[in-house]
Amino acid sequence: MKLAGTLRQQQQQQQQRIVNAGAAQCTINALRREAARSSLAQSGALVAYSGAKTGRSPTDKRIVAEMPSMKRVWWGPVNTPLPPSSFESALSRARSFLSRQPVQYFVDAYAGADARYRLKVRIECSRAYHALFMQNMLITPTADQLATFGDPDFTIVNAGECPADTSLAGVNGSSTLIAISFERKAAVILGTEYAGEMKKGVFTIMHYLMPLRNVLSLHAAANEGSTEDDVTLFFGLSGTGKTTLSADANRKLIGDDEHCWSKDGIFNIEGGCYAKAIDLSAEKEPEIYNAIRFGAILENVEMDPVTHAVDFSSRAITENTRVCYPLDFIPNSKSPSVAKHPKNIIFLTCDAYGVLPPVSLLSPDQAMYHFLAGYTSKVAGTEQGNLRGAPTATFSPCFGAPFLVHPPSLYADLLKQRLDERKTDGGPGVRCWLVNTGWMGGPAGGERTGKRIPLQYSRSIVDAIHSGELLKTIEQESCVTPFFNLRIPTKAVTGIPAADFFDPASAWKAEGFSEEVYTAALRQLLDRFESVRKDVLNGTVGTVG
Ligand SMILES: Nc1ncnc2c1ncn2[C@@H]1O[C@H](COP(=O)(O)OP(=O)(O)O)[C@@H](O)[C@H]1O
Ligand SMILES: C=C(OP(=O)(O)O)C(=O)O
Ligand SMILES: [Mn+2]
Repeated sequence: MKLAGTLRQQQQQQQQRIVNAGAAQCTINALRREAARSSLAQSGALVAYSGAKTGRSPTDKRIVAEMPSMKRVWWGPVNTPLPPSSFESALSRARSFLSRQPVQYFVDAYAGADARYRLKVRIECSRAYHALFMQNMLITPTADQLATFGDPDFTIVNAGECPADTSLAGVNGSSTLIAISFERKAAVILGTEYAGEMKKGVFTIMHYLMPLRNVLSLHAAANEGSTEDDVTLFFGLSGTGKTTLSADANRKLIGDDEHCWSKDGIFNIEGGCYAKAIDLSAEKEPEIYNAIRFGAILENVEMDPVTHAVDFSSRAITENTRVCYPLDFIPNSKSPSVAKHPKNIIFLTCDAYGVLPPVSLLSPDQAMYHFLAGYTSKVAGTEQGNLRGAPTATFSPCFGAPFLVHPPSLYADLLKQRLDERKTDGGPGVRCWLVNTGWMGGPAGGERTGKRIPLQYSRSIVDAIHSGELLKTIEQESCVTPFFNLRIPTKAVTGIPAADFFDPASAWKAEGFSEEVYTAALRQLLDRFESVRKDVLNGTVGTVG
């Protein structure tokens, strides 16, 4: 007993504990100490492999059932309770694992660019890539801020290399566990090394805390034009184009994924971006491509073993290949990433039915309807359990169901409040747009498919929203689509080949589908919306993920 204790003591003494290591130390340590699971890309970015899990594990996420937070949580399809005793046991297991590793990393940084609302977050982990990931993704404190950082407001203990205890009450026999305790102000990750769990864990925590302070948390990207009041929010579930469309050479990037909207304006929760890298090219997405350099992390990509050139088209490891970089790797990013109220809100939907128009202007009621329904599709890869294949239609309230903690109606009420505040300010109010970045001229799956709307055209639509051309066009020449009553332009705008591009019926016809087939698909989607509306009313809406 005594000997074992001494050995453990020695081992612990030998452990290196590194706080806020920085990109160089993390990259070097990953290459030296995790050589089998790390490498260096030709561009200088750290290449890291997350092992068996290459996407989020939504069914393994747990919220600790404890007072008083449990009274507020939206228990149901997304949030599953975990007994406090299981949480304590998982936390000890994770900390004990970390204490036995040769190096333990600590990252102290902020979530929330607005100092009034920011959260001091501490990450404890044993993989250098996880430490670098969160240094990139959180907001780095200055040396002065670090000196007075003190105790964190929330701690995330990531022992992802260590499996969870499958016999724990409340974990359902799974060796993966992502558990959050709002009372202990801690989260534990076991049995998954996918780095996205940490950033979405922080997002979940903010989704709990911010609405309690009358601040709306949003699954949205944001950017700003040449004047400060030209701010756009891009809402959307994974893979709908938040990161891609918000990186725009003509606008300042505020953030690509997680924001908050207070009574004074918007702010980014994060300090970095986490872009999808599948089929990435310098031509189509130059800003993101050029961010792949020393300090960035490429996750789960395949490389040429000799040249270390990345094959962005390879799906050998996963569809969900990623690149993570600090916000300032994008030229023109805004720091601090705080901005005024949005002028435009874009709901990005990746329509797998292929029946929604490429763009429509929503009335305030339609905007609320679409926000609560969150119709989109899940693209393969981002979540375990949906790793391959065609996108599938889903309804994800607030375009971010996997991260909601309170009931969806609470976020919807806050959105309504923010939108109403803009109107009573005497301004024109916020324009809300529904932009389909998914399929057109036919469905995504099945025997005969349509095609995904070319990125170039989605960019032209976004440009026309920003220049005001689209609004002007719609005010002059527009019509309303059947069933969904969506207002679409009947005249082309800059970058769009012809007016009928905006009309889904024309697109189906051009692909050789009969009007009946198109109408049937449209009706089927409307029926799904209607049944979701009932679910929204009785609080059961939202699938896991
Ligand atoms: N019309 C389109 N609009 C936006 N993205 C598109 C479009 N067509 C293809 N894509 C691809 O879809 C992916 C969108 O992913 P991303 O921007 O990372 O989504 P999100 O940030 O919302 O998860 C990118 O790989 C992009 O190249
Ligand atoms: C990282 C994720 O999201 P996004 O694709 O929206 O960046 C995710 O959902 O795990
Ligand atoms: Mn993204």
